[in-house]
Amino acid sequence: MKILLINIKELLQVRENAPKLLLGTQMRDLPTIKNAWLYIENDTIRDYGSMDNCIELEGFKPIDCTGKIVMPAWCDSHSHLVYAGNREQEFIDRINGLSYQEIAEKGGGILNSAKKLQETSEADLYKQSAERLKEVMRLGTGALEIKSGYGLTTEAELKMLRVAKKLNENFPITIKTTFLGAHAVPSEYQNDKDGYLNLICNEMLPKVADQKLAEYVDVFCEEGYFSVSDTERILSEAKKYELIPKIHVNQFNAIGGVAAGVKHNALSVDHLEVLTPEDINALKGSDTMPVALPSCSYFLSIPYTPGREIIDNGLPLALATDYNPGSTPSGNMNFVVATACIKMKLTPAEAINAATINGAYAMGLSDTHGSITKGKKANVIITKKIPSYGYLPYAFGSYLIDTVILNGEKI
Ligand SMILES: N=CN[C@@H](CCC(=O)O)C(=O)O
Ligand SMILES: [Zn+2]
Repeated sequence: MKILLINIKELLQVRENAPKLLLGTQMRDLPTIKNAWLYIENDTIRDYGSMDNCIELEGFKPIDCTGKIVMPAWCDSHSHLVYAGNREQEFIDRINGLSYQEIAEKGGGILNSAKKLQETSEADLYKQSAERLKEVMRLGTGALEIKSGYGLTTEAELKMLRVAKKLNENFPITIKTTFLGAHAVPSEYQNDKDGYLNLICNEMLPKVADQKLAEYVDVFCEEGYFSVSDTERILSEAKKYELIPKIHVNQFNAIGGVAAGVKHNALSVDHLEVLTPEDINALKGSDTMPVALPSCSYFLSIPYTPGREIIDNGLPLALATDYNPGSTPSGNMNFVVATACIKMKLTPAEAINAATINGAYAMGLSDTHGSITKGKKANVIITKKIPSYGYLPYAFGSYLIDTVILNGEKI
């Protein structure tokens, strides 16, 4: 299968030798070619250039992209896309005055989703999740991380990860899986958190590893969930199985989880709505990617991650959706990018870098995703006719995508 895109108004994120990640002022630079072409063969980007030197290929019709921008598909490094049912009632409860924490204390929140998921068959869970996956692909996402964490029993956690793996096999999108058994303490262990930690360490982790269901491990390190020492225990145990940490930290409170993540060589630390100077210092010089989830801040009306400050401190930043039924029932990376510009004061170039190259890094996909580079996966978004790439976050809420190509397939 060959695809040639011609007369592209602007080809974004073109990198001959793509860096693994971008930090600080590097994030301001978004290399582009105006009036460009792009050639795809099977699932791979083969070549690109300016229309002044367009390749000629016999026997098939190129796709004319006059007035349209072409860019790499989004890399969404943090999602909980596999879940059962929804939590619409909690949304209404919050409108009526209850906080996210109060709802959780009453047995709602993550435990509510866990109950629903335990009662849902694997086939039904797959069906519900596949619908959401098709939607995010149409919204331009080409690589996605999916966490467990709504099972909270060994069998239900494994079920979630099997569903995520099956989605990876059946759809032209790259999915990376993360084991998040430590998402909340299930009600059966309400007065015995150590008992649940033992279950995670002695039963869940070995099974996840043995069945090769996840590459990453996550912990919700937060007051009322898992402490820094709980987190360190799980990360140390997970290391024995070569699971790499990608953790939830600093969503509501800064309790030292960022430094713990860095100490355990976390690939990413995610949320960071509450960030201290000590957290910023802990990230400096590390290989850990800070990940902001602005749709979660929008939906819960909590502070936005100080992305401007993170970048101005010379650090990298990635953007992701956090797609889940409780805090972010949206998998729309276009909205994430727009909200990062509008609320976190990232420039469009910084936000696009954060949602492509840096998102790929936060999933261990730097070599294959996140930029227009020869040999990388043919994952691209063709926009509708728009005046410039800054128009994408500017016209937030508009559906500006004409075509999405993933693994060289038009979807
Ligand atoms: N904060 C922890 N986990 C999810 C939300 C969980 C839920 O409310 O279901 C998040 O990343 O926001
Ligand atoms: Zn999350």
